Amino acid sequence: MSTVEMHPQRWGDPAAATDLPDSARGLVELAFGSAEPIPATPDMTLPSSGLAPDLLAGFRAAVGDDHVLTDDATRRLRTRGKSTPDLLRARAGDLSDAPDAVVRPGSHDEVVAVLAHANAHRIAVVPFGGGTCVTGGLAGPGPGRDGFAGVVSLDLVRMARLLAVDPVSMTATLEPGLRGPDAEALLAEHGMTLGHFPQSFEHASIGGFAATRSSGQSSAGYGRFDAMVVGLTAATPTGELRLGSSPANAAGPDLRQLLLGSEGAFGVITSVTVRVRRAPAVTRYDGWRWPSFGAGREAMRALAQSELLPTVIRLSDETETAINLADPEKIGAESAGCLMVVGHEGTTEQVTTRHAAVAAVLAGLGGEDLGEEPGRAWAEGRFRAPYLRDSLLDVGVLVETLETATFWSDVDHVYDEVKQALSSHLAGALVLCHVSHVYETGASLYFTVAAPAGDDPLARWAAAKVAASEAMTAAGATITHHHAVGTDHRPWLEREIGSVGVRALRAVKAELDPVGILNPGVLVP
Ligand SMILES: Cc1cc2nc3c(=O)[nH]c(=O)nc-3n(C[C@H](O)[C@H](O)[C@H](O)COP(=O)(O)OP(=O)(O)OC[C@H]3O[C@@H](n4cnc5c(N)ncnc54)[C@H](O)[C@@H]3O)c2cc1C
Repeated sequence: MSTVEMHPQRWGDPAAATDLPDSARGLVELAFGSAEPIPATPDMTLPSSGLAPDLLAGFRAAVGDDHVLTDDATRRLRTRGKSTPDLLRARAGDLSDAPDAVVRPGSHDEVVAVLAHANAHRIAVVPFGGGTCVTGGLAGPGPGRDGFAGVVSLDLVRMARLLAVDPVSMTATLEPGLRGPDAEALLAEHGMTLGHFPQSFEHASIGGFAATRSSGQSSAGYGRFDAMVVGLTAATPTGELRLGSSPANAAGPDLRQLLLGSEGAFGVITSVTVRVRRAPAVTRYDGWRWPSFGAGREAMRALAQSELLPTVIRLSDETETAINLADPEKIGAESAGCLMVVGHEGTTEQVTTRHAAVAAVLAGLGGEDLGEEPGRAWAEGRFRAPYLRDSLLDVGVLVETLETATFWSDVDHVYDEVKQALSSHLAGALVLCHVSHVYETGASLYFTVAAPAGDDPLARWAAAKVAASEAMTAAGATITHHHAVGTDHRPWLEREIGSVGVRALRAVKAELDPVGILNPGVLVP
């Protein structure tokens, strides 16, 4: 498989890192004046690996000598994820919570053996898929190690096989370490697709998708990742779970849901069986312009509630539309309204029929058909945006994203409250938003914030994040629609699921992981 290691201080493939394009530099100066660049130190000072030799030997016995790594370069690449605070710490050379070792099992049985050894010696285990987490879910116990004998990053990179394909039932069983593109390539050999394309697709893994209940850009057509999972296996310190023996059942509560979204805190997902679809013969993405964000949202609701959702549907608010289309000379010109991208995938006949039906509804509601060019531009550039975040950090602009979801009747209110919270806690910020995922009953709002980084960007962002999280939960919206809980959202989880919900999570954790070695500090309040 073609796994490219990400840059330790930036998003993505190191070869694809770029300087800020000149056109964007002009925009930045107009919006924020001249900011102080945020340097990235080339120094790499990691605490030395603190695991005693006999403890390392136990892991070597489980997975083989070659797959227990303690060198600084490997441990650095398994330190935290890719949120903006993670990137700021990495730029500052803060690697204080690097794991003591990176352990790479090659099979379910090796994961079982690793967990048995870690459990016996109270060594914390942080499952690591693609490392694209943005909620502090890979943080691990810090420098004091909180009473653990050490911390290992359980890197699932070697478990990257397509284990089985059932073309009759249209399911496939995949190992957790497969990255998005590799999973799609293996399925393509069978004429199949998963249809899961989050913006982190190029680096995120199958196990990570399951462990965080990820949602991709084609969720309207293919569904969220958790909705695709028909079965899974997981290893826990107290035994294994093998779930999903039928397409549907009434055999009590659905225990798959205990592992989906469990973020490594209840067990290690060692395979998932997913529902797959036939690879589309045709894809078509169009742009539509709406006079306002509200008008576009009403159109989305109309489609969702008449079972006419396309494969992809997303809508940028006025600010995001203006920034995306902006060229500095046109700033202040007539409003571009709000851009919606509408995509259809399937056979020629399916795409033709659905395109016509959806276009008729959108035109009838006052949308302006912009043709395929904006849709094509979105499809071509959709995995490039995260690289721009690093280029903006380079020139002193803090950029971060957050997301939520709510019912249609509350979308307006949640949008206003979160936008207001971000603007008032981050002086000089530009707040952009788009509707990223749509359901019959509601939608997800995805905010992007850009602001001058100032002297202490970590503190500036922390204050804004608290304000936005308070605003979301006070308005009754979820703390996260698809980024998961990690450590960052944990303080707000009880507000969402209540104290009984928290006690239930703690009881599950106590049963599956009584010593508490699995991803301590993540998910469970
Ligand atoms: C630029 C960018 C864009 C993003 N876009 C999206 C998006 O469009 N949609 C979306 O849903 N998310 C998005 N994310 C968030 C992130 O990519 C997802 O949460 C993704 O599912 C994480 O997958 P991963 O393989 O990188 O997991 P990791 O980051 O490695 O791990 C995530 C969590 O799951 C645990 N974990 C990983 N593998 C396993 C396993 N096999 N068993 C048990 N626990 C495990 C980890 O311990 C950690 O707590 C984005 C992130 C970035 C940086």
